[in-house]
Amino acid sequence: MKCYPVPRENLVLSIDNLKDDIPEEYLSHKECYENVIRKGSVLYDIFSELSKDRKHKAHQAPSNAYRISDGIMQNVNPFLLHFALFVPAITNQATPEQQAEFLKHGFGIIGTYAQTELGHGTFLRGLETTATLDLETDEFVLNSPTLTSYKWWPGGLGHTANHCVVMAQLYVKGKCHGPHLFFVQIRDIETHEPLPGLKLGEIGAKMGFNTADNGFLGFHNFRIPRNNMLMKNSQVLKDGTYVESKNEKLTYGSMVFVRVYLLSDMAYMLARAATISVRYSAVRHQSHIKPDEPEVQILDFVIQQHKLFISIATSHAFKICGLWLWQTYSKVMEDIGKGSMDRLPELHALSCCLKTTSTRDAGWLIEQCRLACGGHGYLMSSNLPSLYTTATAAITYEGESTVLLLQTARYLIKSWKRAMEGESLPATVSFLSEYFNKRYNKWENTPKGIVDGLKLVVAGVTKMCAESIQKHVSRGQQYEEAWNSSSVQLIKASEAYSRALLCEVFWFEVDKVSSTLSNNLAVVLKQLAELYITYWALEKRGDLLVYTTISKDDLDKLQERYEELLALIRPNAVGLVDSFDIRDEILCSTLGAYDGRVYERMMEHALKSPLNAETVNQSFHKYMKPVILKHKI
Ligand SMILES: CC/C=C\C/C=C\C/C=C\CCCC(=O)SCCNC(=O)CCNC(=O)[C@H](O)C(C)(C)COP(=O)(O)OP(=O)(O)OC[C@H]1O[C@@H](n2cnc3c(N)ncnc32)[C@H](O)[C@@H]1OP(=O)(O)O
Ligand SMILES: Cc1cc2nc3c(=O)[nH]c(=O)nc-3n(C[C@H](O)[C@H](O)[C@H](O)COP(=O)(O)OP(=O)(O)OC[C@H]3O[C@@H](n4cnc5c(N)ncnc54)[C@H](O)[C@@H]3O)c2cc1C
Repeated sequence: MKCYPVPRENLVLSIDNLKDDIPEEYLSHKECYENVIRKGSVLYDIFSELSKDRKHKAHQAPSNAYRISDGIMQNVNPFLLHFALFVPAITNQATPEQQAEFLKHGFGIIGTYAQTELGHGTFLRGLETTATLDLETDEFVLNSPTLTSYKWWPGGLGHTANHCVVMAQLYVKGKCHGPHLFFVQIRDIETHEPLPGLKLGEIGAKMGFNTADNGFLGFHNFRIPRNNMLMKNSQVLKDGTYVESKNEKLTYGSMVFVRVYLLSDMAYMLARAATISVRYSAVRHQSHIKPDEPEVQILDFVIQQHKLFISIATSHAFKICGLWLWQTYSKVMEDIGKGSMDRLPELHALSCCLKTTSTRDAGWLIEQCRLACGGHGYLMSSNLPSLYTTATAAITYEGESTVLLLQTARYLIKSWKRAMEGESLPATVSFLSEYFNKRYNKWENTPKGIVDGLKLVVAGVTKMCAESIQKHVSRGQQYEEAWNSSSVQLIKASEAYSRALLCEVFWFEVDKVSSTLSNNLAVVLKQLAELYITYWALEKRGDLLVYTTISKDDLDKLQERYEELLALIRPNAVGLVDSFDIRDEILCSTLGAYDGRVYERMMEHALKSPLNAETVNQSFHKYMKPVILKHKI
């Protein structure tokens, strides 16, 4: 690990401890955890040393640190939640004085974010953990009154964290003020034993994410100082006075932060998968295209290009939209700092649908990359199975996908009503007013024309949803019931909206920067953006036929252009994935390494299987041999 400039003498643990003698996939659940703690502790130490030079961002991992971690742990880093949610929750939700107090030990404490319970994850107002103010002692008393109120899922909670930020219902003088966040120590710093009054453990093996050490936590009359409530937005004073937040949804700010981040994270996950499968497809030769010519690289099959180039393009789309969303997030946070909450609903709507679409797309595209590697993609050593289970976890965590799409749909319906009332709308939904006022163009077979068409689809489906809700209300349903009745269409509106956003931002941002790039680079980037937009126009051809003036002839031309784009991208495909610049140590794949030694690496890795340590396994003598001998004639 020579590339990380931390002097060896500054580290408590040896950098040599980052190596694995046995590949992770051969370890038991317990061994796997112990192994990632061995490596994670070295990394934690390195991050801590690196953070010393970044005074303004002390306690946070350097931004590229997650990437280093990706290479060292094929699975998930159990310290991830410390950086991803614990520290951000404190910096976003605590007063400056509290931040100084809670984070004074820097990397000396390890935290997690404990919100979800056995009984409730989505519906936060339904959480059952209570934090009741004891006026006499100036403390909060935390309790888990039921089995379903046990915290369940937080990463790192099982065995790693010694602190957490806990979401609990705040009770003051007998009144419930809803979910609030609290800073809680859960383990002794020296012995690491759970503190008295707590029941702590790990929730067991999962589909993936197995080293994330997800845990459970129950409270029994567990006391914390009153000042441990995170009080940046709402406060409880010593006399029990409750000071309301300017907007109660600010308590959910840490989730918005991670949802925004995930778009860029998915860009990276997809870049890794695309790198593996495109490089492999350039090495792998199988079958002929012309019968009298040699076997071809499988990347020369147009259908293989169709499977893979969309992943390269999507990774760029997420990266570029991720930057755009970060800028929006930063601006809205700045406004909130100045007291204006005006753009919070818009940010919430954007982050919900883009988080959902990016995690879902990353999931199925990584799976497509795996399938495109044939049988070898099924090997753990390809790293595609791990990438898949890690990416798909994100479809559920940080807000379940359907639930988040319905949040965006709420915003679309509200915006549609405002459009009907002639109110002006933010730029991200102003196309609804244009649609309502019938200010839209005829179909145009260009990337811009497709983006406009996709926006017409959103507007058309949103209008249909509003009418459906109205129809159910007029038949006697309450508004929320009518909402439920219309939810299939509402999801469609939200999905269409995120696709239109991704296409629009990708195309216009590439267009904007292309004059600053070399001509060759600009051409290739534009090809990728056009491929992305054309792919989705063809996927959504049914909607376009319903809501725009596109014709069959237009669709035929788009299909032709799409195939042209595949051919144009083909010569640059390997160069494009090389330009993601992902080191072999981070890619962790026998199929995708830069040198293309696929078969040699596969054999080297197979020989590391513990089953290959001996030519005859002892189970033969114990179990098989007696049966075979019994039946031998
Ligand atoms: C740096 C990062 C690095 C790496 C990250 C990678 C990996 C980390 C690994 C794992 C982390 C996993 C962590 C977790 O999973 S933590 C738990 C996450 N849990 C959730 O996300 C819960 C989802 N549920 C909710 O967010 C909400 O409860 C809700 C579904 C959105 C509904 O809320 P509710 O209180 O019931 O509100 P409503 O009555 O439905 O709505 C009222 C009103 O408020 C609006 N609203 C809701 N949330 C927000 C928000 N966050 N910001 C702004 N506005 C919000 C809502 O839309 C509605 O508005 P109306 O105008 O329509 O009334
Ligand atoms: C790998 C992983 C890591 C996690 N890490 C953490 C963590 O660190 N900290 C933490 O606090 N939590 C964590 N979680 C929990 C996670 O945030 C929740 O699981 C997630 O928010 C979904 O909530 P749920 O499990 O209650 O699903 P549910 O809401 O019970 O969803 C079940 C089904 O009901 C549907 N549904 C629910 N409500 C509605 C509705 N209003 N309308 C329509 N359909 C609905 C959903 O669409 C879904 O199909 C993690 C989860 C996973 C899988």
